[in-house]
Amino acid sequence: MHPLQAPDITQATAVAAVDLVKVYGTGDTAVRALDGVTVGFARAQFTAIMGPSGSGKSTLMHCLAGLDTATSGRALLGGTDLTAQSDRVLTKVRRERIGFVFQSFNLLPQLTAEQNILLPLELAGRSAERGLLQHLTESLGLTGRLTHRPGELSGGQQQRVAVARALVSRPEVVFADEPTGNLDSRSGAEVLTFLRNSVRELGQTVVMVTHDPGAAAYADRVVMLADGRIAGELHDPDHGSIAAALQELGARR
Ligand SMILES: Nc1ncnc2c1ncn2[C@@H]1O[C@H](COP(=O)(O)OP(=O)(O)OP(=O)(O)O)[C@@H](O)[C@H]1O
Repeated sequence: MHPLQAPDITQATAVAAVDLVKVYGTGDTAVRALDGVTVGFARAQFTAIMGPSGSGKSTLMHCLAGLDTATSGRALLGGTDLTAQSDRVLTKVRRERIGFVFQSFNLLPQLTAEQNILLPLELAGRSAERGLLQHLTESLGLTGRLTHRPGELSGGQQQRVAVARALVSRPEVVFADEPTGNLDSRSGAEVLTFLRNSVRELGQTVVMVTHDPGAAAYADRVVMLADGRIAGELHDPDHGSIAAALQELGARR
């Protein structure tokens, strides 16, 4: 595992944390979930964030996505420091500049697949880029499913709808939180392959939190967290190098 280089924050950086600290609670019960994290995520790259349970993966993602506020430091999305924004601005940033894929799909049950996919764009008062909705639905194998409601779809299909929803607005970054956690291995592989292709073919930036070395092996880079700090990174990882790095982290603790 390589030590992480301090990031040069340039035009090529989609999102970055700079000396990010997050403390939950106060006094004796305070938990330092992030303890000075500095890391950059390059545009058009697929990065996985890994680390032991409680190492701060979700907290980092939530701070970078404007879902949680940091205690100190900066969370930068493009040129915007999210830590300096009001709730109203953060809501707009999440809606217009970020795509989300959650473990539990988070589709609205009363809307069809197509309505779910287009909802964030509608809320932002925008329409889909020409041809993109068709490209996404075709490549995700959803063409015959667009009029179905989530209850009429399998878990894999629901997650593919969620992926289309995250990508259709061409966000600056897609954050995926354990996107394959509720899927069988075949459906999980389909979702991961598609995310990887979206990076290669559409230039999408994807940051994914996962516990699964097999899922992380689809990424271009793996960033390891331990005890709220960056513990190292891997480039062009495979299952074996990721498993070895996790084992090394476990042995260090
Ligand atoms: N809302 C909260 N209130 C208090 N403590 C919290 C809160 N959220 C997270 N924590 C604590 O912060 C630390 C980091 O949690 P976080 O969920 O970011 O870790 P994680 O690496 O995503 O864990 P897991 O892999 O188990 O999901 C943990 O000690 C956790 O208990």
